[in-house]
Formats: sequence, C-alpha cells, structure tokens
Amino acid sequence: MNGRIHHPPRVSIVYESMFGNTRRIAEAIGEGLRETVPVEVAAVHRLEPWPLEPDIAIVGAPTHVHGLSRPSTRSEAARWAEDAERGLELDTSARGIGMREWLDDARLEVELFAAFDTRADMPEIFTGSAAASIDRRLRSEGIARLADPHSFLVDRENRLEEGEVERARAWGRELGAALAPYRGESEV
Ligand SMILES: Cc1cc2nc3c(=O)[nH]c(=O)nc-3n(C[C@H](O)[C@H](O)[C@H](O)COP(=O)(O)O)c2cc1C
Repeated sequence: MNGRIHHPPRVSIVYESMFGNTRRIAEAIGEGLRETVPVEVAAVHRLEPWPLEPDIAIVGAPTHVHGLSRPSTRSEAARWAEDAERGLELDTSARGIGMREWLDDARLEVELFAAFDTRADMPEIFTGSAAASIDRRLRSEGIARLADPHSFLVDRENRLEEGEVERARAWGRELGAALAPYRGESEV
C-alpha cells in the first residue's frame, strides 16, 4: 500500500459531457463510491486548478471519433444539439476545454486512477473508446490503475441504454470495495 493515500482516500471524479450522458454516469459512480469514501464530482471545464488534491482520480469522457473529443468534434456535437430532429440538448457542462486538453495541462498527482466513457452500443472494435485512450495515457504517465477501463452505452439516439445508470452506481460501489485496503479495513 502506498503511504501517500489519505485515510479515508480522497476521490475526485472528473468528466467531460456534451449531451449529459457522461455526467449522469459520473454522478451515479459518485453515488456508489460515496457509500464508502468521500467523493467530489466535477466537470472538466471547471478544473483549473484541481480543487480537492485527490489521491484517486476517476476520469470519464464521451467517445468521439474512436477516442477523446477534440474542438472539432465538440463543435459537431453542438451542431447535433441545434438539429431539432435529434432531440439533444447541450449539457450545462459542455463548454470550455475537453478532457484531452485538460489531460494535456493538468499535472495529475494522484496515486491511482480508473477511466470510463460513454460510447455506442456496439463492439468496441467498431466504436473505439475514450476510456481506453484515457487509460493508456495515464498509465504512460506512471499512474497505477485502480480498475480496468469501463464503458457505458448509449443507443442510436445518443441516450443511455436502460440500466446503465444502475450499472455505473454498481461500478462505483466496486471501486469503493477496491479501496478497502486504503480505508484501513481488511478486504473481504
Ligand atoms: C462528433 C461525435 C463523434 C462520435 N464518435 C463516436 C465514436 O467514434 N464511437 C462511439 O461509440 N460513439 C461516438 N459518438 C457518440 C458519443 O459517444 C455519444 O454521443 C456520447 O456517449 C454521449 O455522451 P455525452 O452525452 O456525455 O456527450 C460520437 C458523438 C459525436 C457527437
């Protein structure tokens, strides 16, 4: 165990979201985690600088063009939201920088991380995964993984599939259980 992790650990969930799906997943993960550890949930555009000095970062973003969004794909998402036929609305958090730019700038001084994304409900080989991009990037920076990357699925209309919010809450609980050694409790 690493002595630099506080007891209880400080966990920040940071997300990017254009239409609100990744935000809803982030909030549900937070609900699950909060059953065991203190958690802060924040949109990426607000994180300058990082507010909590967390030990553990749970990092999530929507999958755009097989990976993390760029300014051009966020503009495309904004155009989708202007198209009344799609019935999409831009989330209040959908402004400022995205996860890619934030990861470029943030010096993440955390001990552990886990990555998640939202993406289309198809095999990952066709969709790509923002979580996989985040995971590769943070591991290459030498940060240890708390859990494998996780995807939560949206339908063709870009709405979360049924049960995904509950699955996110359950994953939050699993992450909390994985933190048991850092809470000074023995693993079950
Ligand atoms: C410009 C754009 C490109 C996208 N590209 C992909 C993609 O390559 N693979 C995928 O699974 N989903 C793709 N999507 C769908 C998004 O993953 C989906 O809209 C997202 O999960 C919604 O999350 P949000 O509501 O938090 O923005 C794309 C969406 C947009 C707007």
